Amino acid sequence: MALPLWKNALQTTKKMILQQRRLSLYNSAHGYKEELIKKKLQQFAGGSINLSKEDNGIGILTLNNPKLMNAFTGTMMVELQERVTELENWKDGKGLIIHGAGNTFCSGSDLNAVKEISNSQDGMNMCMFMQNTLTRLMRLPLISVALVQGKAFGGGAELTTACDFRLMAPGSEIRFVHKSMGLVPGWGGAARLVRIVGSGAALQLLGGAVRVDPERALRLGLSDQTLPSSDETRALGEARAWLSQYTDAPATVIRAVKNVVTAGRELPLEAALRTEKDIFGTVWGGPANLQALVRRPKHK
Ligand SMILES: CCC(=O)SCCNC(=O)CCNC(=O)[C@H](O)C(C)(C)COP(=O)(O)OP(=O)(O)OC[C@H]1O[C@@H](n2cnc3c(N)ncnc32)[C@H](O)[C@@H]1OP(=O)(O)O
Repeated sequence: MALPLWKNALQTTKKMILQQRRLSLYNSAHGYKEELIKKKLQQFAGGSINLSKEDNGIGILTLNNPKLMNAFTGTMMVELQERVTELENWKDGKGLIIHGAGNTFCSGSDLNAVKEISNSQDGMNMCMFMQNTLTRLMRLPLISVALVQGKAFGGGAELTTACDFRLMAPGSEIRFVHKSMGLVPGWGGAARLVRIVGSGAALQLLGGAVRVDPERALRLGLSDQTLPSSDETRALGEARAWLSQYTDAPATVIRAVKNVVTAGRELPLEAALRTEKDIFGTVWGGPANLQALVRRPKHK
């Protein structure tokens, strides 16, 4: 017998909450009180996080607070979480480009808000909130790119490390300025940076609050390509073209590719192998696989 509509909706909501918990790092067992920190963050308003989902399966996420070089206000942190939830529920998505409005990426957390929540409890809660969101962002079944134009500083630099790839426009820079602020990264940026560039280079970048230009970033493996254009619109077009080489297949296949890589990166070998087997089962004999068997392409 079919379930009444309200029961269906309740089950879907329950499933979503459970999925979010699974993909998040912190919950009440860690002393994390999400509703409390959200209420606090809502007090620091300004800017927005905009998402446009295109028919070709590419999402464009825009950090929009150009007056403050796209610094993250409290409401932007909450909106980022909402947009990530939206992306988790977007079943046709294949790729994501994150960029900043006004031809610059992001100057980190809004220092006006930071001043107001400088006690350690608020700081820890904000840190857990952002780690949860960025971990869910990193685990999206979408191939993600941070398009760095202008400056990616502090939390902005950390956000770039939650993406699969970083593309840099000429003249742009990534800089972990935390040391100069008497801080270390807290949004997961250090842990992810070590995995991207290795511990020696990460120590240099964090310990020296080093200015990383596109050339150095490319050398370190922090950036995947320097784009030809520094113009905002043209660079976005170039980032789309770059990403399309990895998203040129049905969504089920691209999402499976991302998921096997996430499992390989995050799980112990045996668990990763079992997960890979399960994901393989979702594409084996699927429409893309059957069509390829009919076409019998030669991979020259
Ligand atoms: C997670 C922990 C963290 O994120 S800690 C790191 C926090 N971020 C920072 O310390 C960056 C501070 N900002 C800067 O160093 C400079 O503003 C940078 C980004 C280099 C830009 O310089 P410049 O191109 O000369 O522009 P500007 O300084 O005139 O800035 C324009 C207006 O934006 C503001 N702004 C910038 N960043 C922030 C920020 N993070 N929080 C709050 N406001 C910020 C500037 O104050 C300036 O505002 P105004 O025009 O003076 O009113």
